[in-house]
Amino acid sequence: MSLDQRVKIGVPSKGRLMEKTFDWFSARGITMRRTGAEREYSGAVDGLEGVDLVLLSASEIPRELAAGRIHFGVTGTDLVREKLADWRAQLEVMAELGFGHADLIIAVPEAWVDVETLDDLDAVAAAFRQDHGFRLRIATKYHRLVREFLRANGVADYQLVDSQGATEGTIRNLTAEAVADITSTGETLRANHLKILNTAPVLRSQATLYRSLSADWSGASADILAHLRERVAG
Ligand SMILES: Nc1ncnc2c1ncn2[C@@H]1O[C@H](COP(=O)(O)OP(=O)(O)OP(=O)(O)O)[C@@H](O)[C@H]1O
Ligand SMILES: O=P(O)(O)OC[C@H]1O[C@H](OP(=O)(O)OP(=O)(O)O)[C@H](O)[C@@H]1O
Repeated sequence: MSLDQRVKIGVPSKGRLMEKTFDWFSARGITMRRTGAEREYSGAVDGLEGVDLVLLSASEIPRELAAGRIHFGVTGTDLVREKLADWRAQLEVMAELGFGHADLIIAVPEAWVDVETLDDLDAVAAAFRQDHGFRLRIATKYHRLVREFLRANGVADYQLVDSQGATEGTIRNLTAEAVADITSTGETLRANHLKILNTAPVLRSQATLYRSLSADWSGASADILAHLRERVAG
């Protein structure tokens, strides 16, 4: 590691994940704060010498970790598993942070009274194709996770349509028949007259502190890692 190279920690740049991440580190004697103007994405770390705070979109943190451009990163389990095919070879879990809990689920319209399980979904999907000449559409941004889950559960007669936000609205907008999305309180599903299939979730997610296995860990950064491990354990 060159003398001027510093260890970088990536944290979500806004919202509940950022606030709670700051609180989590603060409880361990490490103070993170945004610096500059309100909308400026710059930050600082006190209490851990040689570390820079990088504020990033939560969904970009997995890629930055995998590329080794940041040494540590906080983001949701869901985003890491969706974005990185072989995440275990690229990242180490340093700590599960105990907030940002959300389940990735599959939901269908409440009005589909006969559809409660994945088997029911499979049956409806086959019938849908017969009736409509195209496959039942499931809107999601979690393509990899949903595809793997449905394959493992024997559901085949569907297509994924991409939705990067407001996914629960796609059914009302007639661009999908079902959705696969994150839920925590269930309010968004209820408000859109959707019900969760009666099966285990595709994934249970929470905010997690990861370490990049490909970042530069030579020189001073090895000491910083040891120091952070102590704080995390404490
Ligand atoms: N309602 C929720 N309750 C708890 N956690 C949630 C909820 N919605 C999303 N999350 C979690 O928050 C994390 C970030 O999601 P979000 O969609 O805000 O990120 P993002 O798409 O990177 O945001 P942006 O690109 O707008 O900066 C994910 O890990 C997700 O599981
Ligand atoms: O179960 P609930 O507590 O209602 O939360 C679920 C909602 O939260 C997330 O959306 P977010 O607010 O991040 O916006 P998005 O639709 O743009 O992803 C998620 O995509 C759901 O829409």
